[in-house]
Amino acid sequence: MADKLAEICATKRIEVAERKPKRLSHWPAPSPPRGFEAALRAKSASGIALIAEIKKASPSKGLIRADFDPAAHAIAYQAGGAACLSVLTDAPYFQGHEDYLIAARNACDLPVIRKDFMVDPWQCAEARQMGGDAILIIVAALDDVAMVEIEDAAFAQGLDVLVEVHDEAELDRALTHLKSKLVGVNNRNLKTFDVDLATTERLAKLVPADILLVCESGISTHADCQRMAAAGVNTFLVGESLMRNADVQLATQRLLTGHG
Ligand SMILES: O=C(O)c1ccccc1NCC(=O)[C@H](O)[C@H](O)COP(=O)(O)O
Repeated sequence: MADKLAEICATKRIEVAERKPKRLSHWPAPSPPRGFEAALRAKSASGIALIAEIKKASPSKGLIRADFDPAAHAIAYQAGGAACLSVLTDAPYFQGHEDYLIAARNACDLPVIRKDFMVDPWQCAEARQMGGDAILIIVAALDDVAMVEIEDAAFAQGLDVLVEVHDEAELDRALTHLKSKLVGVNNRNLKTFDVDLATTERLAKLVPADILLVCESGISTHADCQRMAAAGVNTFLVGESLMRNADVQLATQRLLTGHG
């Protein structure tokens, strides 16, 4: 299979070059950041901390949610017990939009990560103007210099940074070059789309104690959460399995508690 991540990032670079000259100055000031990492740390101290993802479609699965309503999903996720939201803003591959982030964040009190492919530090200012509280850095998508520049730009905007890795080499690069203490292990290989929860179990052993580790992708049941908890991980980023459920609030409660 062709390298999908490389293709997505190449498309993103063209999109960013087109967007840059057209925006920023006329945007109203967003409300202050809500503290994405702090919300996760607070919840994970006493149980499961969930980043619930608002995800309409994906390259691997196509359309996931036909009756897509970001504000309603945000309300349901908060009522179901999520600590934070993730909102996809990439349009070409995920049918996302910045308006979805704005609508979701306005509908609830939860901190929100702008889930997109960050290839340029400028996207951090853009993320904050949308109201984002955090951004994602995908280590596999960037060289060392670029990821440091994007992290610095994010911190300068008051954003938290979720650093995403998929293997030992990426984890080593993240721990060597980046300052963020929020690291996600993506169980999905973004080049092949294969998903394997054993990825988190393997890498969790290598993560220092001061890092808050997030298990990303492929979580669909409370039993999956319990399996990861046995590896010392109780913070999760979950999209598809919740978004496919007609009752998003109930699905969130079930994932977190095992009943409901
Ligand atoms: O989800 C995809 O198909 C995908 C393809 C290429 C790059 C990124 C992709 N997903 C981003 C994510 O990592 C997930 O949206 C997130 O971790 C939630 O995963 P899931 O619970 O499996 O929807």
